[in-house]
Amino acid sequence: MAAKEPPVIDFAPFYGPNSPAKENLVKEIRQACEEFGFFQIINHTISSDLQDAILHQSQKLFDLPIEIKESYSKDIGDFNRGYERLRAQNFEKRTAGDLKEGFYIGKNLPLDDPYVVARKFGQGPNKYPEELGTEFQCVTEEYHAALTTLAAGILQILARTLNLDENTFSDFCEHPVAVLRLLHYPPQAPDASSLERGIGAHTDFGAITILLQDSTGGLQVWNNTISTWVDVHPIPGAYVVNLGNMMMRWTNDRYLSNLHRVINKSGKDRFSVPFFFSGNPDYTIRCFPSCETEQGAKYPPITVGEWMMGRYADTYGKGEGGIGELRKEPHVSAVNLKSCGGL
Ligand SMILES: O=C(O)CCC(=O)C(=O)O
Ligand SMILES: [Fe+2]
Repeated sequence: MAAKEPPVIDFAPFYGPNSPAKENLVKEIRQACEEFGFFQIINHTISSDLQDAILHQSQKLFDLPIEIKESYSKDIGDFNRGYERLRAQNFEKRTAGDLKEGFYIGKNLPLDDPYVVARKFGQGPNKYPEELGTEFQCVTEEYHAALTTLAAGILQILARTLNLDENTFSDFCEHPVAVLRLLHYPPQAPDASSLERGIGAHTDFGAITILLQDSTGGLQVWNNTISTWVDVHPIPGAYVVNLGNMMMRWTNDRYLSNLHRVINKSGKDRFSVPFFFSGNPDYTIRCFPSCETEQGAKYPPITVGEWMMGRYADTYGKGEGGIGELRKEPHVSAVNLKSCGGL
């Protein structure tokens, strides 16, 4: 019998030597990947000070007047960096758009970086609102670096869940495309339509997403076993980890990249910070031989770059920018399902 909600998993054994506790961690994560594609981890090494600092910077950013935020719009310039206005996305296409605003931050690459010169996948310099002083840049850079390390660690464990060498993903983790998305969800109006969404149902299209959420609540994931939405309850300090579409390609759909959404009925502002880890643009994602069936692999090999560009093009109708993958799901079949990630 599957658990109703994604499990909360103690990540501490990852940092120690091989042990029964570490084997148990691998087992718990394997089960979560098969049942939900979602789990929460506690006892990782990201400090609560750094988590508080990123949420604090995010609040300060979204508190800025709209004209200032718009002056850092992600639509200005060649790179998918900066401010995305309220209701800019509309995953389910049933309302005026999702009730959230966001801000994209990647690794701050200078214009003469080889990847930037080759115009690969929208990577480039970040936008740092001068109204927030140097602290915004310092905190977001430190957080981005810390989460890049955590992502590599989670991928080591994921490799072990598939009985693969724990360094299986190390080439994938070199010079990765990895993007932070600061998100602010205003409270929905008490008389809002039942179709109002903070973010409509979608899947993420990278490898893994590592999400920090404040204590407000509102994130839900689809439980395939009992065909219903279940809450992903906020746990102080924890990270919600979810698998993106790339993981389904690697594992031939053995692992789920699951539907999720946010509905903010709390009456309060909600802040969250997803970190989308999509890996090295030149890396080729191909089904692991051990995951092939008699029919072979469902998905042909594809490079990270090609995959990402395709997904962004689906969403924004051009080769750079946002979001997009269709996947059928019975409960919301009328919904224009898409996927979400960072470039
Ligand atoms: O804010 C959240 O809890 C989820 C955000 C999300 O799913 C996304 O940005 O892809
Ligand atoms: Fe998402």
